[in-house]
Formats: sequence, structure tokens, C-alpha cells
Amino acid sequence: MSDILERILARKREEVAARSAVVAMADVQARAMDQLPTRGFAQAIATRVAARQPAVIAEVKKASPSKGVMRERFVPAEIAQQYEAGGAACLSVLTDVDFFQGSDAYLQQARAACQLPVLRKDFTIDAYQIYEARALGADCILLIVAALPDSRLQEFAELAQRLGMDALIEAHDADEFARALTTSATLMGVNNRNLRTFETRLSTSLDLVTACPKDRIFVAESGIHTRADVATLQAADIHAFLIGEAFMREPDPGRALQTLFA
Ligand SMILES: O=P(O)(O)OC[C@@H](O)[C@@H](O)c1c[nH]c2ccccc12
Repeated sequence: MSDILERILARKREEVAARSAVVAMADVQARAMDQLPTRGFAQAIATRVAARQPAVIAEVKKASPSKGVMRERFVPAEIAQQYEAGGAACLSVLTDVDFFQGSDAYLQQARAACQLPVLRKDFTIDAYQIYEARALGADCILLIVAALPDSRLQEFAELAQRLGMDALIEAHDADEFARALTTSATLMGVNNRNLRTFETRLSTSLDLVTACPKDRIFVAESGIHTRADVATLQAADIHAFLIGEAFMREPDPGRALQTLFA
């Protein structure tokens, strides 16, 4: 029986094959080169963390496979402005269509509406998507360790860097975290949600943060809902957070952010 991550990756391979048959790699590369400079995603986080302030990557996400639709009124430009006003360091925008009801257009709309650096939140399995991310204006891409062989992981992190983007490397256990550390990326994400079972435990971050060297930035991802959750992570010296659902379920996601970190 194939788990959800396997199903997403299988579908993603079909999706990328279909898109690259329509828009040639050379055209995407040309558009990637044509973009204005990136906004400095890792830098925006590093600045906050150095100042001992919380660095929040605020997520624009309409739905997920585990939670279904979590927001009815969904206007990415409006949400981006609310997040910026609420003090977010960066945005994360889901662009996966089939499982998260995301869209490339949502990323473009959100980024155009604010000054914040933006992560393209998708399942990266092919270099084509990395050029595509830059062509869309993205400042950072997501690389999920469980979705990539070691050779690809570093190759993709380097390609992102060559295009002026950062890469958020995502791990879920100690082995994956060790693999994440073999890359040259700064941002080491730990997903508290198991993408195979959807089970979410904050202790995943608490267990792995001790393995994070000082020259990398540890990002706790998923399942962060309450001020107690934030305090627990901060007590473990975690200062960067990727949060979606807790904000998406509130009428004003930016106000929810402010309240969570007040
Ligand atoms: O909505 P949450 O529980 O606050 O989680 C946000 C983010 O961490 C989650 O959306 C996520 C983390 N890694 C991913 C990989 C793919 C899709 C989604 C994700």
C-alpha cells in the first residue's frame, strides 16, 4: 500500500512531465534569468534570530490532505498584507494543486502584494521546478529529504543558490536531519508532521534541535498552535517557525500571528 507522500510524488512526476512538455526547459530558464533580484529569505530569518526575535514563516494554504479546506475566504494578496502587518519575516505559499489546492498564481499574487520574501511550498523532484520557482518570483524553495536521493539534494540546493534563492531543507527524523546537514543550505527545517501518517508531534523538533550546528538555522514546522507551543520551542532555543493552519483558520491571519507571539 503506497502512503500519501508516495502518492504525491508519483502525481508530481506526471505533473512536471506534462508541464515541461508544454513549456520547454529553455524557456523557463530564460524567464528565471529575467527576474529582479530575490528578497533574501534566509537573511530575513537570520536577522530576526540574531536579534533574539521570533522569525515566523507565515503560510498561505487553503487546504491540505490531512485537514481538507481550512479557509473559505481565500485571497492570497490580502493574506500576504495581513501577514506583513502582523510581523511575519517571510511567507510560504502552497503551489501544489492536486493535494493542497494551491496555485502558482497564488504565489505571484501574494508576493506582489507585500515586500516579504516568499517560499514556493511544493514537492521539488526535478530541476525544472527550481527554474520555474525563480521564474514565478520565488525567493526560496523547499527540498524534502525523504523525496530526494543525496546526490539530488545537494545538486538542487546548489542550483537554487545559483539562481539567487535559498533552500529550506526539510527533515523528519535523525537520519534525514543528518542528510540535510550534508547540503550547503542554511535553513534546516524539521517537519513535526509525519508526511506518511499525518501524525504531528512537537517533540520531533525538540529531539532534533540538539543536532543543529550553530552556523545553521533550525526551523520548526507544522503543528504550532498555541502560545504554550511557541514557549516550549523557544525554551529549546528554537527561534524560527513555519506556521499555517493556526493562522488560516482565523479571519485575520496577521492578527492571529501577532497574538501568538505577543
Ligand atoms: O499548517 P501547519 O500545521 O502549521 O504546518 C505548516 C507547514 O509546516 C506545513 O504546511 C508543511 C510542512 N512541510 C510541508 C511539505 C509539504 C506541504 C506542506 C508542508
